[in-house]
Amino acid sequence: MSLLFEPYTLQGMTLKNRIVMAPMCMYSCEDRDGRVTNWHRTHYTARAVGQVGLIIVEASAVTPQGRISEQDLGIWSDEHVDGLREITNMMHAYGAKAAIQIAHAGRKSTVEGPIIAPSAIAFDDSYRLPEAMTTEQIQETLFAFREGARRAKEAGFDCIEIHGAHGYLINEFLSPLTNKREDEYGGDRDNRYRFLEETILAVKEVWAGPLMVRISANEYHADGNTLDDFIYYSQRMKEQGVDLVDCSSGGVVPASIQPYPGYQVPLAEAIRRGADVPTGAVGLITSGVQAEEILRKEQADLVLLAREFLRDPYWPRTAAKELGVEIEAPKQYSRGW
Ligand SMILES: Cc1cc2nc3c(=O)[nH]c(=O)nc-3n(C[C@H](O)[C@H](O)[C@H](O)COP(=O)(O)O)c2cc1C
Repeated sequence: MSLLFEPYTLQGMTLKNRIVMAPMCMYSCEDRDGRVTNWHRTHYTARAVGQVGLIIVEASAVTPQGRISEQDLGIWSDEHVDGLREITNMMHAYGAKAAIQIAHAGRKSTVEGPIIAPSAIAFDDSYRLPEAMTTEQIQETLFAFREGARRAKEAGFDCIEIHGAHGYLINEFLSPLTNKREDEYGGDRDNRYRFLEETILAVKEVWAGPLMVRISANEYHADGNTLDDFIYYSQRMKEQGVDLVDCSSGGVVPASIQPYPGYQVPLAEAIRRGADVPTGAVGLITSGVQAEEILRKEQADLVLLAREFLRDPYWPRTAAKELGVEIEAPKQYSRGW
């Protein structure tokens, strides 16, 4: 029997298989208002029809200035809830569980207006200089994460993922490369963890369901966090009740590595073993055999694919064929699945 197609339960949420569509910005909001469009309805529903176990809706900004681009989805206003509920309803109608990634881009925001970060250091010459956040701005942003989580609940999501990766705001607090603060949010790793710790606490004020955090578990820089630091942060997250750590990498400094198949899987494995917490593996996972092997070797608990789902919305069917597993067809496709 294939593990990939075995159900998996994460804090009361049972997935029909261990296949996850990773969050991917679709840059498809039409009026810079962060609202769901027909593109989102079609894109997410198609992957639910394609039998994905869990779909993580793209990075959705908890404040307007927390967007990466002005075409990003938003979850900063109650006006976003109805559109998001439409897509959760459609994902549920076709058997997928629905997660949403709540995010703040920090110094990597390209939207108009001031941008914020733990310290006033620009990402590179093409980015603007951020303002170092005041304590008041930290409190406002934590509240924005809380409100984002409340709206995710109102919109019917089964699971929330906090975006702590790719050099965006939370990652900027975690990394010694971007956090030069001298208050309680900067300095040693407990202090650098504080903003994520308080984000998790803020989310948990309104959200009791499954919670995942995406991290960049390799910063590809000698002075950045080490894998040991990420094992430590993952232990802290587990103590706080985070259910799964989604292990990505990079984004704190401009890219310096050439990805290869499964390049981030060892990070998921090291964190799973080191912190004894469920992990998700992501990054150039494209075949059923490869995904099955990750689960068999207990390197991760869930397998996330991003770009492969752009190429093949019905990838679970492709993987099932590859592994010789029969999976049920949507009833509309029963004659030609
Ligand atoms: C178009 C695009 C948009 C992405 N947007 C997000 C995002 O919103 N949040 C995030 O954490 N990662 C994002 N990613 C990264 C993916 O989730 C994934 O980690 C990465 O593409 C590696 O997986 P893959 O090789 O299966 O594509 C994005 C990737 C792509 C290609």
